Amino acid sequence: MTRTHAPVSLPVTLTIAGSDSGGGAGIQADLKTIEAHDAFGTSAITATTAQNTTGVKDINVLPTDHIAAQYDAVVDDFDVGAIKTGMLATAAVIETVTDCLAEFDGPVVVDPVMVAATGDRLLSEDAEAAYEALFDHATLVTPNADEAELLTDRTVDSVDAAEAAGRDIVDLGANAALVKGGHIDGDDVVDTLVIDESATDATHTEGFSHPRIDTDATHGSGCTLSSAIAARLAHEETLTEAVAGGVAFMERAVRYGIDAGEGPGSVHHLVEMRERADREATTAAVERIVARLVETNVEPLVPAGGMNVVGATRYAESAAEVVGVDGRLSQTRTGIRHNAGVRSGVGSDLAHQLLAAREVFPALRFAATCRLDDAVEQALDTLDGAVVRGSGASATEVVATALDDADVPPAAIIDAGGADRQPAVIVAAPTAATLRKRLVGLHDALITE
Ligand SMILES: Cc1ncc(CO)c(N)n1
Repeated sequence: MTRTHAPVSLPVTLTIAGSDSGGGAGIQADLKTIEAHDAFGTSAITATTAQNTTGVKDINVLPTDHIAAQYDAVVDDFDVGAIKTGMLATAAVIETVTDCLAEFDGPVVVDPVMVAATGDRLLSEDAEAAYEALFDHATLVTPNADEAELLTDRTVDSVDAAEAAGRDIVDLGANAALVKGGHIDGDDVVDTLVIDESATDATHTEGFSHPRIDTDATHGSGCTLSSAIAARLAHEETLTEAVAGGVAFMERAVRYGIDAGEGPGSVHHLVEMRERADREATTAAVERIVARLVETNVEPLVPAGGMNVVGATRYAESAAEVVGVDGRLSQTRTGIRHNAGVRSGVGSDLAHQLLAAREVFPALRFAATCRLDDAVEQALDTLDGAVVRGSGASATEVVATALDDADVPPAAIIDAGGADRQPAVIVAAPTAATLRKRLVGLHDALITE
């Protein structure tokens, strides 16, 4: 018997870039990012680098005719929806790529890669000038502040200077420039998009601001951003949509970077897909905790308004990414019950409190609310972790104040209560098994008192 073949059609995205043997940047980053955007990734490799998280050890630039042959092989066969360029290594490669792109009429994102995050040069000295001709074919150029300085001969140390540099790059021939703010000081990173409005002979500027993530593990972030934007353009998003979506994608990839190698590590290109994949396992883990609480009949721990249990996926950033009991566990004559299931996005106070705790201790993934009375407060002494106290008008403020000067993830957070909040204690843990043990342990301590 044969089965009907069921192929899908995905927008094709081409990366013209170098290979990073360390996997975090270059074509390795590009292909992962493109595939994470539901596009089909193809590549023309300009150079191979012997590279890891500590630095670039060797660079082998491929012959320009072979680079052009890779390009032709891809565009002759596929309907390429968008192209991005990354490490181009030498002026000769930039010129080859410029010739190739002269024939292409889809969107082109040029990431003018010059220096790796480790500080090693990826573009030969004096090749910067060759970029000018390439910019004529660019829908968008995505320099960081250092690259913008070299391209425009300006000092780029403020948002205003970034905007001026963006205008210069548009004057050089690009349709738009996104001057990234990561290398400009400030608690927030502001990426500045300057778009040529040829109809009015003016430029339009938009800022994309996001909180700075406190890390130097940004290896691959520029490659990831430009590939995300290219894949989104291949999906026919507008430039502004593609930039906003790409910036948000990159921000999450940086926050949940991968701790690999001796150096600062890599960004996590597939983080959104892994977040989705984690929901099922997280739901099952919360269901197992709930089943155990029902079986143990932890009634002395259940608050008057019912008990809530939540679990965050490893990469949870919003209430949609936290699973919890839909409704609460409440006390009945025959034990504790819940009459709805466990699902993601319940958006309870506890879900928001867990997210607030994860801002400080991202390893915390599971939490439950318990009744706060003298007996429970005494039983907290038996917990295997720190007990902290918070106060504030809102549920999340309580968590933020409680964790203000904590240096380890606490086992419990005491909330003295507020205007419309009962006093409660939040028991938290990095794993479902630890939360279950802590809750059952508290219950055992209460009934054996
Ligand atoms: C191959 C390659 N391309 C780009 C970068 C920039 O991060 C890098 N480190 N390596």
